[in-house]
Amino acid sequence: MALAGVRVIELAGLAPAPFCGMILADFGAKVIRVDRTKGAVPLDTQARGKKSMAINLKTAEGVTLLRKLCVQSDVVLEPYRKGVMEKLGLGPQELLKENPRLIYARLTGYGQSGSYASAAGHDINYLAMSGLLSRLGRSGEKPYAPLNLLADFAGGGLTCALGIVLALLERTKSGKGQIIDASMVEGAAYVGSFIWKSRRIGMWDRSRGQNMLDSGAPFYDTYQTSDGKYMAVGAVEPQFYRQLLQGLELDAEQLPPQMSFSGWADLSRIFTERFASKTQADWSKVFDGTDACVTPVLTFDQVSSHPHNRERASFIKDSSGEESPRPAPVLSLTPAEPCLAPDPVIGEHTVEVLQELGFSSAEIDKMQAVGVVECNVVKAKL
Ligand SMILES: CCCCCCCCCCCC[C@H](C)C(=O)SCCNC(=O)CCNC(=O)[C@H](O)C(C)(C)COP(=O)(O)OP(=O)(O)OC[C@H]1O[C@@H](n2cnc3c(N)ncnc32)[C@H](O)[C@@H]1OP(=O)(O)O
Repeated sequence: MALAGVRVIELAGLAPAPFCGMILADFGAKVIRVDRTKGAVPLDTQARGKKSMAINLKTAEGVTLLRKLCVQSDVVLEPYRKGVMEKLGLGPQELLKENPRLIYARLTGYGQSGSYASAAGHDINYLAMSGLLSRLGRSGEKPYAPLNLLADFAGGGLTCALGIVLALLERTKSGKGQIIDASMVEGAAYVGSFIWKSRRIGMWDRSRGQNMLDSGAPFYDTYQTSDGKYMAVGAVEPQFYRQLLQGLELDAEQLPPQMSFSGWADLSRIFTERFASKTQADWSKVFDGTDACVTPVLTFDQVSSHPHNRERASFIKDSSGEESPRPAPVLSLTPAEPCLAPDPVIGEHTVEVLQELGFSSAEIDKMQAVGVVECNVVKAKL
């Protein structure tokens, strides 16, 4: 796999850093997640392929141990509030002094500088600060955050993974590591570059929810079908729009022009009525194989059995039968090989990692006895 041989220390976080770590693990990196001790609650639902080591960082020995682990690795991924790692004496300056090849990724909401740098926050706050949230939502309604996808995952975990891969690539030339300051505000804003840069062509001149791609246009929206399901319509270009009308059995001559704002409310009403006349399966039959850009809105239950997704094996099942998306993109030479074994329990690999670091069984027992580390065994892997 592309990242084979890369060792990553992921400090346990909430959602974005775990996603970043999972991407790296899916593509072959050895990712060791450092968890808390004392019966920490396992919150990482994106732990595929990772190892878990539980260290108490409120002990000096625990900090020394983490330092040792970090300086012997390629990447450190930390999701804490600004200054937390420095307080532990594990800031990037210190660690890079010991290991100049280290890539030190800091994944935060507001970045390492600026007056909000130390403030708590979540996806919705970062999205708000990026400007994007102000553009999301239907006409006349308040802004709407589309789950926590944009800041946490697109602008956060995924962008940070890109930064790490870029730094790894660069290191092959300079031999040097570097610090990655991944701010979810900036990552989300960057993901939204199209919105920023297409303002000059008038794409966003109208208010929220009244433009072509923000649910303002009738040809770029969802419609309910007679069985309470939905179809998604994305018939933007005139040649594809014509096919939409054909499928709906509508005569263009009898309708307002596609691109006239004043006709959009009428068109939307007509499309709504039409879509309500057949089931999702019926409409799928009508539009499958055409260029009308109309697809069923699949639920999680439907998605893997849809013929297209099934043919590409786009979804995988792990050994417990849990379904999830296959890592993307697909690399022809070194594709990801996602681990299908159950996620690690907290501290499952503490002993294994300590042994790799050269600690003896007696030393490991002692560290466990005084609460520096926690070693847990999986109870039921039957
Ligand atoms: C009952 C319900 C519980 C909730 C269930 C949650 C289920 C999951 C849901 C996911 C929701 C996802 C939401 C929508 C998100 O947006 S997640 C993104 C959140 N934001 C970020 O990640 C940005 C960067 N991080 C942060 O800003 C902050 O970490 C935070 C998220 C606001 C949390 O702040 P806070 O809890 O005060 O922690 P921090 O200031 O980062 O300090 C962490 C402290 O923990 C300590 N720590 C760490 N590891 C260990 C360890 N192994 N052993 C002992 N201690 C440990 C650190 O040393 C630090 O301690 P201290 O410096 O405070 O004394």
